[in-house]
Amino acid sequence: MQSRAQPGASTSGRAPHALSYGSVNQCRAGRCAGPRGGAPPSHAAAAAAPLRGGGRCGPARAASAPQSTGEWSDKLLSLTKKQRKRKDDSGNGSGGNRSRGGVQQLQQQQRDAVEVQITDEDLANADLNEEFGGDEDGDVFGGGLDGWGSSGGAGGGGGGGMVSGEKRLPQAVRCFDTARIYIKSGDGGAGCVAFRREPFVEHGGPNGGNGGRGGNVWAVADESINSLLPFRNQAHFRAHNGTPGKGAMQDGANGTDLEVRVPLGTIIRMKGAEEGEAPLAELLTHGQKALLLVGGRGGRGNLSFKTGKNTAPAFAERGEAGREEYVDLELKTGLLLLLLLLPPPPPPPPPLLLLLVLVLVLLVLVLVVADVGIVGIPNAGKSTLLSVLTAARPKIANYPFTTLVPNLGVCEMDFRTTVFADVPGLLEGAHEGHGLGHQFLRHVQRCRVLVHVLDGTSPDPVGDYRAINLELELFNPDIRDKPQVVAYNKTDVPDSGDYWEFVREYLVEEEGLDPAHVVPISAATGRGVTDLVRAVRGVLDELGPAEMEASTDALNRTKLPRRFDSDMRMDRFTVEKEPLPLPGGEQLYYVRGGAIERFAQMTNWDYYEAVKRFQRVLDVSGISQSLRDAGIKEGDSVALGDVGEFVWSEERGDAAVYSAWLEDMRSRGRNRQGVAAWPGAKK
Ligand SMILES: Nc1nc2c(ncn2[C@@H]2O[C@H](COP(=O)(O)OP(=O)(O)OP(=O)(O)O)[C@@H](O)[C@H]2O)c(=O)[nH]1
Ligand SMILES: [Mg+2]
Repeated sequence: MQSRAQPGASTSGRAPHALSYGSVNQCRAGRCAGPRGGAPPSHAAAAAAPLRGGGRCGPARAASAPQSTGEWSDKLLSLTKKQRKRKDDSGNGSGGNRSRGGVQQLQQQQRDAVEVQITDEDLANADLNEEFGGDEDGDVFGGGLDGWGSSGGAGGGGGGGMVSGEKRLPQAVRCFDTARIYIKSGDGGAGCVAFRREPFVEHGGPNGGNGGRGGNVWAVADESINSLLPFRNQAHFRAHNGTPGKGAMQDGANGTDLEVRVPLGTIIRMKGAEEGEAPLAELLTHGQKALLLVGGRGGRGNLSFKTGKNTAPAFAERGEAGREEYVDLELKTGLLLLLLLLPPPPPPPPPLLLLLVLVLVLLVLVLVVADVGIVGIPNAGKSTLLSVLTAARPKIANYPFTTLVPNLGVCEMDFRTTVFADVPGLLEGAHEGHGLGHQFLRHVQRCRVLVHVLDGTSPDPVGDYRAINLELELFNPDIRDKPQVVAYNKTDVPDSGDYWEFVREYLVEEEGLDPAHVVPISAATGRGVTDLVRAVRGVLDELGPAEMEASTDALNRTKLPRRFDSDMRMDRFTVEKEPLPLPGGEQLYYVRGGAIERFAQMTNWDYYEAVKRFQRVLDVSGISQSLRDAGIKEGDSVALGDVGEFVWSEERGDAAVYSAWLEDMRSRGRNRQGVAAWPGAKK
């Protein structure tokens, strides 16, 4: 690096205003006249300045009165007491003395306004949300399906991401045919600033390597997953970050991609997607993949910036931050049934109605995801069988109609999972509404295979079999066509032997069943149950993967986007002026644009040359001119997307920028990097 003269002489004695580089910090310090003394405002900062969320003089800012409470009234009611508390906490920051940038000040104004407008009703709502464990945003709910014992086989409790359209519903209603998860792609690794050092090599030149790319996030359809229940236990997914580059031209390693495994038939949408907006993905076949988030680019090392003019660049980029999103997962069938079954929206729901909704939702959820439906006459031992196959604990008793609502259980055998649903017993005339089972027959339609449980101690097992099948057929011929595996139950009771051979012969010869699909079992002792599951799995395997047709025009991206995306051009930006002035009288301007925001985020403000580069890009891209056209004045703030903000100044000289950069580094407690001496000084 070249040695350079110190700038002291040229800048000493000049007012801080002459500084050509500044930051939010410096600007705020000037205004606050706080710990830094009563220096005049130093927000004569240049266009390029470290983009951070805030500076150092929060109290002074926070004390300023809101400009207009009425302006924000539309946003007020959504803020509960809890929200205010958290936002206040984060606003104060861990340092306890952070000031806010212009955007944050405006947000503070909203909060101040809320302070006076919050009503008892709002507080009561807030309490209600807390009581049900709802997140403030109503997004991710934790907890298990309390009070729904039958789900025991399908996974444990725990915090996870179940979505409920109605955030005030108790946890028990929160579904597992929908889930909201958080995904984040990996950050890119930072580029490295390094120079080749070797004995007898005087000017080794730059050799800092690039950072590695962050991992992408994919969704992958997996036939071994039956429901979105696993997302109760894990709702946050983060891909690996790329590693930083190193000296000697060593590039960092790319972050490993992350695969989120979902059941077949899952539709994935961005949280808050508009009605009619194409989903990100609709995965129908085993192994189908869709790209959800792209990992951040690795930052370039200083070797990449070597040019004929600047043969020893002393700066590097930071890695591009990975993207983070909440996405909604939805199982196709679930939605359909919810629409069918949910009652019309009631007026203010009394507890009874809420309970009814709850039960109906549970019924839907129980069956939409089942592979196998267990049917049979009342008291045949269906629930007993489910309790043996799975970890579900349905009510079992020696009287008909013990089971009033369907039970669900997940059976894991031979490393495969199968979801069984135990439906209330069917009666003759069920299709006309006799008994209970008819209410659930429609759900049996969703099952791919039926296990028909016969009571071996019944006086007429064959008659039972025919009666139930007739009911199924009368309800819907399609159900009758579903493959059946017959479980001849209660074989531990000696009486059951009387009919076994006869029943078997009838089923095989008259009904044409495969002998392997007629299995004698004893649910009470567990005998024959493994054979039954194998038979069921065999049928499922024969059927092959469930064939589903695409119902949406999902994007299903599988290719990584081109690096030079036309939407990511520097000259694609918008400039907008905030109508409300900041408390100090300055104006706030918003600049938005994918490329410029990414550029700002990747700029490493610790390097003077990087700051200069940022300034150049503002000018070359036309952003500076657009801001001038919009009427920007010295000292006004510019917010760059969500990346941060800086204070505007027309001062562009090296001396001003360098001094302001030094000041900023000092205020952040950072050591100077890259340029230890006055830029431009000759060796
Ligand atoms: N001996 C014997 N008893 C059984 C067997 N399986 C079930 N039972 C008994 O049969 C009775 C009914 O069992 P459940 O599992 O409740 O029958 P279900 O078909 O679910 O009955 P509903 O829910 O009323 O339709 C209970 O008393 C069980 O203990 C078995 O394999 N052997
Ligand atoms: Mg039962």
